[in-house]
Amino acid sequence: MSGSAAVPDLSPYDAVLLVSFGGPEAAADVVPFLRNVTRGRGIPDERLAEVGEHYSLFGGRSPINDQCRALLAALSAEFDRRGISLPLAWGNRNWDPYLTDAVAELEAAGHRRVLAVITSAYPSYSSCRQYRENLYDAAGTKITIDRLRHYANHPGFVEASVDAVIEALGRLDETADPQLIFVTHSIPTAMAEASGDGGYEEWHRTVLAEVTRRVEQRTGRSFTAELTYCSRSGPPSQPWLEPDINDRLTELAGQGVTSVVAVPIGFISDHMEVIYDLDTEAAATAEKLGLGFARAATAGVHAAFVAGLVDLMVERAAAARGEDPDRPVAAGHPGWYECPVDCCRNLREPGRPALCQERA
Ligand SMILES: CC1=C(CCC(=O)O)c2cc3nc(cc4[nH]c(cc5[nH]c(cc1n2)c(C)c5CCC(=O)O)c(CCC(=O)O)c4C)C(CCC(=O)O)=C3C
Ligand SMILES: [Fe+2]
Repeated sequence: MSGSAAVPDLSPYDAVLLVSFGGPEAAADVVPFLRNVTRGRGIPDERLAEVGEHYSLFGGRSPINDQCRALLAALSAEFDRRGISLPLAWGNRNWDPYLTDAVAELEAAGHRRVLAVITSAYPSYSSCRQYRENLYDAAGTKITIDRLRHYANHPGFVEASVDAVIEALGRLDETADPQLIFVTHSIPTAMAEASGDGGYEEWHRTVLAEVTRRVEQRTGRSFTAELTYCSRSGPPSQPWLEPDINDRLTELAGQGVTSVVAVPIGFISDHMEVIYDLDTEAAATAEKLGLGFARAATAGVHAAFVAGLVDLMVERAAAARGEDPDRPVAAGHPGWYECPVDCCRNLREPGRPALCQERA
């Protein structure tokens, strides 16, 4: 085809690996999945029983694996569109298909330089290093694995979030004056303080501010926006990031706020935290309070997000070849391809090895 753009160069990589959390797909998977997730993490039994109930409400099937399948299909279509022919593989940390199996298959097929796309967009132990530790465990000695930089502030993710907020606003009463309640996963405050690359909270606040600014620009309206948290776990004695979205909705209703848009910028797809903690629990809180409530979509397979991930792959490959590619951000700074050794520290097992970091 004359005039078509050159095929983007993803060398030195010979495969792309989608790396995700994993989730149960049947009632019988729920307990073994929860055991995988919480092994050695000191989660109280009552909390585990409660989370098991969340899965039961949905027949024991988390949507997360299907969302990974949909993202893989969308990435594959975007590869076809750009003429990229690298294989796309998929492995999870906590459920089948497991990362260890996915990497073993790539190795058996002769792949040696793999680019990981982690389904988590921010720094922190849980959202960055823990994935990199599991990549280390899976990789063995033959395969080298790199990953994309943290991408929550990439234009693709931000644009998808802006569209989602605008769509959600359209579902609320036109006369309402909604507040934007951004939501992410709570983590222990000690984990938040140890998170690198500018920090877990700071990254969320940067994305929140930019999404709000763009929504205001596109709608010509102005909005009050704030950050809240969901999915707290761990023992009550351990401080986690607050406020919880439900507590905050209660306070806001008391102050006369009449409607909110909940914007789950902490997650890239509508997995259990979103469909239970927000669509079920927070929606029920809002209903009880008489608050109008619309939950904005996650990035999912939004075209700008999918194209943005492929742009990030092309950028990462250029950097791996020693070039100095543009590193676009919608706001904030571009983040790291390789984390410093002590970034997003593992506070339980400080010496545990991880990939995608600078050499000590
Ligand atoms: C920051 C963060 C993300 C976002 C980044 C990312 O996406 O990775 C995330 C995602 C997810 N978390 C998930 C599930 C769970 N997380 C748990 C427990 C925990 N999460 C934590 C943090 C995070 N988690 C933390 C600090 C704990 C405490 C225990 C520990 O220190 O490890 C537990 C145990 C029970 C409970 O305590 O809730 C479950 C079942 C699923 C799958 C959902 C599905 O099945 O659809 C997903 C995508
Ligand atoms: Fe979690």
